[in-house]
Amino acid sequence: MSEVDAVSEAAVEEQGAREEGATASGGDRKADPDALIDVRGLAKSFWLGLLKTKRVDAVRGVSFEVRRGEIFGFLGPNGAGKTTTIKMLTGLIAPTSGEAYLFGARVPSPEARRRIGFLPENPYVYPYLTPREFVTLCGRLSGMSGAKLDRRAMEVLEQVKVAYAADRQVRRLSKGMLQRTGLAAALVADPEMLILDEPMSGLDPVGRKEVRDLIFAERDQGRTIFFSTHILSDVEAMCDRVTILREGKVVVSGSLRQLLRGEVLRTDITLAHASDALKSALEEAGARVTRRADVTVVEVEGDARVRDTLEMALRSDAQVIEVTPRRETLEDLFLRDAL
Ligand SMILES: Nc1ncnc2c1ncn2[C@@H]1O[C@H](COP(=O)(O)OP(=O)(O)OP(=O)(O)O)[C@@H](O)[C@H]1O
Repeated sequence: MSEVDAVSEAAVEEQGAREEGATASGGDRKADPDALIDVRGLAKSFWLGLLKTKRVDAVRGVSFEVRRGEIFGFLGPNGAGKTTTIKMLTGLIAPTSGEAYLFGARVPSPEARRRIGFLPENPYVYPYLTPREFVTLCGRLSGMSGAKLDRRAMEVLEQVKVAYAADRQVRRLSKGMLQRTGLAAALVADPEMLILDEPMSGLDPVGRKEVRDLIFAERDQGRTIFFSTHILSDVEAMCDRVTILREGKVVVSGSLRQLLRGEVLRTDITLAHASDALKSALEEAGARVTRRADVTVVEVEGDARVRDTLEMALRSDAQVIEVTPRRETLEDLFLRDAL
């Protein structure tokens, strides 16, 4: 869905959402001024089939907060309910129950919506527009105009490295360039917060790194970033805090530093020229020994075992290539908590 489609769909849905929300605990309320997103018990069910008899509970009572100035990761496997939550948050669809606040205002709030830049999943841009036209159009929809808008459109296209193709029709752009054009559109109105649904999808490793750097740069300029992904390493490399969703429910939420135990789980010692006798001796001493290409990797737990292994290796004339302490990763967290 393009930003343009998103905007028009939002206008239609917003009315419905407002009507549905009116009977609940509606209205704006006093909230923590640093909680730019406050989601409380949000749920969404879809009814499928001709007679609407089959119910899909896409989101089942999700709650979390995003604070000013942080990079917040919204993580979960395919089908976990990330996009559905983001659609409710941005006012594109109305929740079945629960409520969400943006900048302290109950969603849907046109004022709050104006303060966010939104990148939908797989942004669709009308193929005969150019990036410059599309980004300018999005700026106009946000109330910008004139030379200031022209300048800002080129500035954000430069930022996302699409300026060289600013006047090329979108249908001639690669998926990565299209994704960046979507990002430029999200940035054009200088929003306080970015809501990005899978911003790294479809990008090659260089493109992913560039988008990561861009997100860091935007945060350094004071923007708050909320992004969804199903890729653990993206979250680990970038986020201050994270909420992990599975089958429509929050399974883990908190700061990455708190969630990932800082202690060393094990140490990997990489050796060259390890003899068969050394390998057997290490295995007998309880180490896990694996051959990889022309090196041997020995996995041990505890400082005493590290020292013993190094001594044995040096005594047998093996060469120590690398000693790497392994700390817990998000993947370990997934396994630990059997998410
Ligand atoms: N409009 C809809 N009608 C019916 N079911 C839907 C609709 N939108 C989403 N769903 C279902 O709701 C569940 C959650 O989907 P959602 O797209 O929110 O997941 P997601 O975490 O964003 O996944 P992905 O990473 O694949 O985009 C899925 O089972 C999906 O099929």
